[in-house]
Amino acid sequence: MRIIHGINFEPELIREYQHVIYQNIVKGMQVLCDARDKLDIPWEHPTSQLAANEAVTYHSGCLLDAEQFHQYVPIINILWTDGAIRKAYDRRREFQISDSVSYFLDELDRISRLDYIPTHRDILHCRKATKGVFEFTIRIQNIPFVFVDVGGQRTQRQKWTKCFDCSVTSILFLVSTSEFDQVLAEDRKTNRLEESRNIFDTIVNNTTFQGISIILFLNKTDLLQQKVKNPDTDIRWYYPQFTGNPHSILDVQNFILQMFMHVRKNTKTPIYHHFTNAVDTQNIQVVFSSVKDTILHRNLSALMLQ
Ligand SMILES: Nc1nc2c(ncn2[C@@H]2O[C@H](COP(=O)(O)OP(=O)(O)OP(=O)(O)O)[C@@H](O)[C@H]2O)c(=O)[nH]1
Ligand SMILES: [Mg+2]
Repeated sequence: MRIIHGINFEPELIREYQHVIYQNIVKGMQVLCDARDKLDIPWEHPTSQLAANEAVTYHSGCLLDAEQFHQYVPIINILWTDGAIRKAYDRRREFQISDSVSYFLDELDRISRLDYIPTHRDILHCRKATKGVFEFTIRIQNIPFVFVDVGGQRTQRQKWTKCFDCSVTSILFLVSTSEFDQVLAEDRKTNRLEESRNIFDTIVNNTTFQGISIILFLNKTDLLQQKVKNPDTDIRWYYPQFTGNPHSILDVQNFILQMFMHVRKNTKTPIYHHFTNAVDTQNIQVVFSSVKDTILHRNLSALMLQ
């Protein structure tokens, strides 16, 4: 067992993440090669096409062991240094690619070492979609609270209903705030933030959840910050009703917060909110400590009755 930042990771779990990271990298590069092609971006170095031909041989969805991954490393190095792939990456809102691809590609030298073991930070950056329903227990002041993680993709949502029983005390709802200019992978046309707001609407206004504390995480603050600074995008192109400064993170965050708050039909339903960066452990430590207080506080009376 290896303890990273107080979290215990079994060696098998670390190995599993290692394979997911290898997959994230090779798949990410394959997506970038495909996007470069479709966006008609000319190679900076025409010989990079040979490397791209190799990259597309990867069968998307396959996990890779270290040996298989190492065969791809030289071509990924060639491709990530070609300006055409960088240009495609800069246009990533136009296609579907994981947010963490550049993090892993920038770390390629370290990750491709033979003695590589994923760090806590690497694991946080992994893209591994939740398929199914996962439960884990966290003790808050020695009271065990069961956390249930469900997948957010459309195909996963029918599984949510079986988690909603009378023992639910809180709903933690995560929004990717940086996705205001992106469309869903599922239909390639619905705005991602709109989809998220519609789901939030059905949850907040569902009578089953009356009295349950709803905690809204306005996540991916770091990526939102980058976007707000970028002159190639502007929240007003997607939300013309935005009246603030489109290059002010505070204005954009507040606008998104109000968008979600306004769906609530009963204004007495409390919604707690936090602006978060899930890959920043310091931020999450502060947020989680506050969330723990909320959960405890809101459930104290019910717990006293037991
Ligand atoms: N930079 C950055 N990346 C993030 C943040 N939160 C999540 N990610 C990355 O976004 C990707 C998706 O994260 P997941 O945890 O798989 O998202 P999810 O909502 O559980 O997705 P599903 O399981 O499909 O519902 C991963 O690569 C994460 O590392 C964030 O605040 N900042
Ligand atoms: Mg998940």
